[in-house]
Amino acid sequence: MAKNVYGLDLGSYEIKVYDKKSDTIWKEKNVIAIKEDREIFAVGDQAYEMYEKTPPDIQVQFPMENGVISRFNDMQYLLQNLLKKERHFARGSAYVIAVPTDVTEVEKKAFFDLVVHSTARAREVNIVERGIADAIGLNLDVENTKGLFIVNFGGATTELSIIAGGGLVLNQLLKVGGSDLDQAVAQLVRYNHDFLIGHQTAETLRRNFGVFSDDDNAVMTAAGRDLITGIPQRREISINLVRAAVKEPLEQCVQAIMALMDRTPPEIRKSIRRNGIFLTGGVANLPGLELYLEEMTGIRTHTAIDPDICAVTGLKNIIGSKDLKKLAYSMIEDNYRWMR
Ligand SMILES: Nc1ncnc2c1ncn2[C@@H]1O[C@H](COP(=O)(O)OP(=O)(O)OP(=O)(O)O)[C@@H](O)[C@H]1O
Repeated sequence: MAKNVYGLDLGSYEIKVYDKKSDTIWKEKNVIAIKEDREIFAVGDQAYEMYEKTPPDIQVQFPMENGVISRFNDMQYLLQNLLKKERHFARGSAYVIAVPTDVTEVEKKAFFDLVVHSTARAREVNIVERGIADAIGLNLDVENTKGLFIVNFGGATTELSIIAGGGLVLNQLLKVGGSDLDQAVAQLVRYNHDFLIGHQTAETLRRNFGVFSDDDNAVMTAAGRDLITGIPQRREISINLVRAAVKEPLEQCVQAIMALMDRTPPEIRKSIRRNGIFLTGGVANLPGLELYLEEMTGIRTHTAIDPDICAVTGLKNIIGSKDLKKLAYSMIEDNYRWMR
């Protein structure tokens, strides 16, 4: 089978893949289910369906933690399995991978090794900083910009990137993402109602309530377990409780945005104020987040059209353009930045 080119954006919550041959982007949950510590039971969306619902001999695990690969073998197996599910998968293909910047070189190299040292026998592997991939996905002029601020609100992390003159000027990876919002919701429901809800139920509440837009009387019914009687039941949860829970993690992100702006050189800061902040990542789908950030930071804010696939769309554009290809680099070339 002829060789293919893949763009990979490996997130802690979801893997996004661009397949050049079919010119498609697809995504699957970054989850693996393992039986009795050795047998792979399910991968991707199928494994996520089983999350918090499995018997004790099946463990459902996320191979990435806080934006980096924490279980290398599981991650490698999961990725190969998902790619093989696609009809176009061919050994010896080329890969362009989006990686976080504010991590150690060893953590960054793990993304590279994932496909280099695998049965996929990659022909060529290049990496791109995720902030740059996001900017390209937003159709922004990375090469000539005097100042861009990209905020990628992901499942486990929020990555802040400041770009000017064709490269990253400042970058910060916050360990706050959608799952922290969900955890805060589950904790507050437990504390206020003695009611235990799962991670997925908390995520559904956070996604389905208009946290920034619904009125104060809005309520939703959630399934859980009464902690006093131990009986499973459904209870009404008010929007105010969800609002109170997500307030602190969101404020943490705002503070980090403002702190990074303070560290930015004045000329670049001026351009950012003119161009605004660009929101990407799955949590950016939350209606009203854009306005909330605008009010909190005093900087105009824009959300990408499909924020969760913005970085992988950038990879697609990089793969398809001779001009943009130079933004990707190999980690084994002599001129790889950290070796110089
Ligand atoms: N419509 C939506 N409304 C609110 N939140 C959403 C929506 N769609 C996705 N999300 C949230 O987005 C998060 C996943 O975003 P994304 O796919 O960008 O993360 P990731 O890249 O896997 O993680 P990370 O970048 O932290 O490694 C999840 O927390 C999910 O609940």
